[in-house]
Formats: sequence, C-alpha cells, structure tokens
Amino acid sequence: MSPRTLRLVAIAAVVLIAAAPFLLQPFTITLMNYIGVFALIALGLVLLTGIGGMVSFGQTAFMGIAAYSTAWVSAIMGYSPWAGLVLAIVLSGAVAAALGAITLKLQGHFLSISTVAWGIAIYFTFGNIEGLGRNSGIASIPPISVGTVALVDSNQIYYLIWAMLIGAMWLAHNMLDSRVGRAMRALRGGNSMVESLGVDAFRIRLATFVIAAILAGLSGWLYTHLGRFISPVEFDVTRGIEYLMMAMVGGAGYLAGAVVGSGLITLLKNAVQDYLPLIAPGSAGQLEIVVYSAIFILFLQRARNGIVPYIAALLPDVVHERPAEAEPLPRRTQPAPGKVLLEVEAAQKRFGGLAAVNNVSFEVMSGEILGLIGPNGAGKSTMFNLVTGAMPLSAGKVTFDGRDITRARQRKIAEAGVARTFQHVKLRPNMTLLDNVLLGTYARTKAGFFSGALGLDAAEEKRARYEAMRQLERVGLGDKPFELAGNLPLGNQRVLEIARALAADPVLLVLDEPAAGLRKQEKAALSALLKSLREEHLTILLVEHDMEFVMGLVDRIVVMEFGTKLCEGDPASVRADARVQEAYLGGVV
Ligand SMILES: Nc1ncnc2c1ncn2[C@@H]1O[C@H](COP(=O)(O)OP(=O)(O)OP(=O)(O)O)[C@@H](O)[C@H]1O
Repeated sequence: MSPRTLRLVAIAAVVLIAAAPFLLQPFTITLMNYIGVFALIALGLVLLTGIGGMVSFGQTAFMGIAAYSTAWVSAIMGYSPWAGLVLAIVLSGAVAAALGAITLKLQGHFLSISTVAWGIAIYFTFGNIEGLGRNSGIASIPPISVGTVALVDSNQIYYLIWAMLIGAMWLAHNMLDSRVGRAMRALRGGNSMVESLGVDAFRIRLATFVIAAILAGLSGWLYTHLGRFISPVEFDVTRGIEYLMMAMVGGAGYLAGAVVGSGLITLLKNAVQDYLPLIAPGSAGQLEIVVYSAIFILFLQRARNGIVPYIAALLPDVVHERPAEAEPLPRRTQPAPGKVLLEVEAAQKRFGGLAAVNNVSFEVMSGEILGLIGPNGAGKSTMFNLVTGAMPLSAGKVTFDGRDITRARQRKIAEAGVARTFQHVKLRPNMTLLDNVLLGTYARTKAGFFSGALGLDAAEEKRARYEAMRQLERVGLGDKPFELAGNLPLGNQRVLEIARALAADPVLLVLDEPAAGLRKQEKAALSALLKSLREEHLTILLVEHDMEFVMGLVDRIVVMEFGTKLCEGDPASVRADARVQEAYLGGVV
C-alpha cells in the first residue's frame, strides 16, 4: 500500500465518520460518542503504556480531576464549560507533572502499583468533599455551547468529540514520527542506550506522562458534558483497568488501537448488559466481570498484541519513500590530529569487593584508532562504561577534549561528541533500520514535542533522514532502510549500531566488540570503513577479541588484565611482548 493509498483510506474514514449521524440510529450515535470519549483516554494509555512502557491503572484520576474541575466551573460557579476545559487541562497536566516527578523514578511494577494508589486516593477525595457533592456527585451540568448552539443533542456533541479525537490522533501520529517521538518509542528497552545518544530519558518519560494525563483530562471534560452528571464511582480504579484493557485489546503499541479497543469494549459492555440478564436473571451483575475476564484471557491467547497488528498483518505492507537528498546537518570540526583527546588517569571501578578496573591510565590521541584488549573479565567493557559516563568512577579522572568529564552525565558526554556501541547490542528491534539510525541524530537536532506534533519540524526532519540514510549506506545497510532492526542477523545489528553512532557526528567513536559475529568479508568491509573514518580524522577506541582484525587496524594497543593495565604500544611491540603472549592470550598473537 502506497502512502497515497493510505492517505485516501484515512480521508474515506473521516468522511464516513462525518456522515454517520445521517446514516445511523440516534442510539448508535450515543454509543459512538462514548467510544470517542473513551478512545481519548485510551490514546493516552497507548502512548504511556504501549509506546512508553509505563503501565498505569490510575488514568481515571486525571479524568476525574478534569471532570470535577469543569463540573465545578460550569455547574457550581456558573461559567462556560470552555472555562472548565482550561481548568481541566491545566489541573490534570499539573497534577500529572507533580505525581510524575515523584513516581516516575520508580521502575517496573512499583510504578504501576503507585498508579493504583493515586487512583484510589483521588476517588476517596472526591467522595469526601462537601462542595463537590460527596458520593452523590454533581448533577445538572450544562452542555457545551459552540457560539449560540448548545450541544445538547447527541448528534451535535458527536462532531466535537470526534473532531477532538481525530485531531489528537493526528498530533500524536506526527509526534511519534518526530525526533522526540522516536526517543519516546525507544524508551521501552531501558535508559542506557537512549542516554548514550544525548536523550534525557526522565524528561521524555515525564512529558509522555503529562500528555497521557491531558488526554485523560480532555476525555473527562467531554464525558462530563456528555452525560451532564458525574459521581466518584465513575473515576474509580476499576474503570482505570477497563481503559487499560481497551488499549491492550485494541493494540497498545498502535494509535488506532485506542479507537478499536474503545469501540470493542464499549460495544461488548453494552451487549453483555443487554443479554446477560436474559440468560442469568438475578446474578447478571456478578457474572459480568467473569465474562469480561474470559474474553480478555481469550484475547491474550489469540491476539496478544491487540487487534490492530492482527488486522495490519492481513493488509498489504505500506510502501515507504526513501529519504530524499537534503542539505546535510551541521557537522562538528574535528580536533587537529595528534593532540590528547581522551585522558584516563588512575581510573578505578569497584563492584563491592571486586576492582573491575584498578588504577588504569591511558591516553587516546585525536585521529588514531586505539585498541583495548585483554582476556575475558579483564575490565574492558567496564572501562568503556566509565569513559562514556554509563557508570560513575569509584576514583580517578577522565578528561575529554580538555574538559573534565569524570562526574558528567552520560548524555552530556554524548553531547560533547562521544558516541558508542554496546557489547550486548542495544537496538530497538521493532523500529526500522532508518529509525534506529535516526535516533543517533538526536543531539544534533532540536525539534521538541510541539513542533513535532504540529509538523513544524519538516525541514530539520528531512535533513536528519537524509543523514541517517547516508550512514546506513556507508555501513552497507542502505538497501532495506524500512526493514525492522530485529530481523537483521546479529553481525549486521552491530554494524547498524555503528551507523547510529556515526549519525551523531562524534569526535570519539567507542566500539565494543564491533567485529563479533561478522563473517570474514564483513570484517574486511568493517575494517575498511574504520580506516576511512580515520582518514576523516575521527578518533576510535575499540575493544575487540579478534586479534587479526585488531592487529591489521589499530595504531596503538592498551592491554588490560585483571582490571589493571598490563602494557601499551604499537601492534608489533604488543604482539612481541612475552607477557601478553604467554600470560594472557595463550600465544594467539
Ligand atoms: N555491574 C557489575 N556488577 C558486578 N560486577 C561486574 C559488573 N560489571 C562487570 N563486573 C565484573 O567486572 C569484571 C570485568 O568485567 P568486564 O565486563 O568489564 O570485562 P571485559 O574485559 O569486558 O570482559 P569480556 O571480554 O568478557 O567482555 C568481571 O569480573 C565482571 O564479572
């Protein structure tokens, strides 16, 4: 399917949605109104859980804050619901920012448990405030008016709900395809890779959290003026789980999953409430939850990633356009060859009683390729982690390009021009080759959430895409830029990491076992590539076990053993060193 066909399908869907009130029964339109409202909160959950990897059961808290804000403003204070919208959005966003700042430091299930806690807390708060009607809630809430028209009729508010939903989906779609959206999509696999590219992972997480809360707030605002009555029970944790289920059933990794999931669960709930009392009169209420659970388990069995990917697999693939030629992104000036670029002084790293790196000093000169070798467990990868800021030093000092970076954060070191690959490849297997390499341009580009969502980043994005494509071609992976990275053989995944590092336009390239898993010809190509980078005055520090590869490539070698430096020198002198041959490499050099 070409992008043009896809656009036509989207336009046809919008036209159908617009025509629905003329074609469908009023009752169906009322159902569609609720589907649209719930799809907004589920959309936030797609971003938060499916894409950002943060499971929240408590989104109803933000929906409730927004609902009570607008009900208070319009029904109690007598102002317009539009004033209620402003308060709803500001409050849900602000509470999310405060809660997120405290709880997002928690990882994994601790975060999810805390969302249950704040969901419960907010439910009880509303139920106990006299001015907000306690458990009886607030009634007689006025409808939203557009100009002089009050949106009382379900056909009228329908257009507002679906316009807001389609608008939110369009913004989210643009944002996910932008610089910060890619970083957001990359968060799922942990922090260390994204931070090594200059991304402030906590900031992106917090922003995702606030965006999801604002979407829940928008949903709460519409919900309040649609039903015109609210009470705490509508925002309790059970409902929160229901919204999460919508996102999961639809497909938590896909924007369309929010609408599909909301549609399916809302229709299902409706059908169950209609038919269950006929089958089991008297105990329908208790049986309802059993029916939902059974259906949910069936879904997890049959379509674990939700319905959208299931359907997408049956449709023809989307044909992407290769990035077009564009003005190159600005480049750093490389330091003059031969000066000290990286200086490690008496570096030490202790893990409890083990000194993984013990009092190691060495220098890397600009424009050279320095190989760090040594037997397994010698401390090479730990040394890389110290140099790139992935781990703090226990003692010692690291200077890069004249700057003391001993205590600098990983992303600051990345911004200064250090790019790395990992011993255990850290790619995002569900992202394309091009998107993985585009992540590398993060620190060289500027577009934020708003410019990405509104599509104002087009010029910069075009340049970044061209740069990523150029790096893919340079490493020999330019033929399938839209292939998923997870489909590549391991050796090629390592090469893809190098392309990502090169997209950052580094001054120092730190490569952890780049030749592992490559075939002979691929190793030769990699060696030629690294030599050509040296010609361009790029400095390279690499760890590698393949001695033939190292000896034919590097200018100098530092040998480590048991966490200490054994010796250093050019390949010939290291090869000739009896200590290296006998004690550590068993005579293979
Ligand atoms: N996070 C950690 N916690 C505790 N011990 C660690 C940690 N990381 C590394 N070590 C230990 O530090 C020592 C050095 O490990 P490191 O991975 O740096 O060695 P290496 O030279 O890269 O080895 P290899 O060539 O096998 O990758 C090993 O004994 C390892 O078990």
